[in-house]
Amino acid sequence: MAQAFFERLADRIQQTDSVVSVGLDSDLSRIPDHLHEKDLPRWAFNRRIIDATHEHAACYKPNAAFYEDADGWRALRETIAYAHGKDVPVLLDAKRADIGNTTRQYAKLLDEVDAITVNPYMGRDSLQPFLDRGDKGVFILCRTSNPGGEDLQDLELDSGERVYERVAALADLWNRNDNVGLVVGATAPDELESIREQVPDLPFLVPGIGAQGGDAEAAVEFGLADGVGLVNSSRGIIFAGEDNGEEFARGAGDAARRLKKRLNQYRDSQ
Ligand SMILES: O=C(O)c1cc(=O)[nH]c(=O)n1[C@@H]1O[C@H](COP(=O)(O)O)[C@@H](O)[C@H]1O
Repeated sequence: MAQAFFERLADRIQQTDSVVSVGLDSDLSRIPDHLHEKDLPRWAFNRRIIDATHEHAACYKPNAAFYEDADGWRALRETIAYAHGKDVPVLLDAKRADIGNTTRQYAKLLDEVDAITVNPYMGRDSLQPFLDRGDKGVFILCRTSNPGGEDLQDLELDSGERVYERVAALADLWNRNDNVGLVVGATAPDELESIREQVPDLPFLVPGIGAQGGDAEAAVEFGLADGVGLVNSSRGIIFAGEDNGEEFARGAGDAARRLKKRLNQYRDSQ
């Protein structure tokens, strides 16, 4: 079998000395004007972003929402191949899951990428086809970074557990192939800490720093399991360069490098 995802990720983190996930949320309306003349503007943009950031990227995380149209899928496919050509794993942020028969189709997305985000709301059978892909990473939404994350995820069950705690416990149980991680937002540092205590061995994907104002120190302190995990920034990296000309990529490269350095200060003090 191919090398397991979290082993590949550990290697990549070591090579780059970085836990930065660069989010490719390549919003067409924010891509510099001159790239709109290209056949696939999102691909042209991503190629330049990858060239500028790959040394600092533990992974790329394209969010499927920014690619779900005919040109978008083409741009995404080119982007994935290009990232792989630079030896960077790709985590597709798709937040999928459905009845088993449908998830079997969704799970084919994993033929193209190294890992995926999935939604646990429909329960185990809705995730099984993802979980069965032992060589691929499956990041289960646990405590999300958005303000409404508390609406359902913080509810207390009869057992006294919160819903997100039950999700973490189930994810641990479902981790038969050592391929499960959790998504826990940096905007909820207390929950980050308590979930880390609950499931010490699961790597987290921690979004919500940068544009959403989450806690980068807590993201590092609690996001990593044995040094492995990811801290994502999307807009804070890819749209960091104010310049609407070719300089935008340099701004993204600088932002990725700065974020890596900042996170590494917290890694070093662990
Ligand atoms: O699954 C995710 O990655 C995710 C989960 C979550 O709780 N919050 C969250 O922001 N995300 C994603 O992480 C990215 C955050 O983008 P920025 O706020 O621009 O850094 C977006 O692609 C979100 O969809």
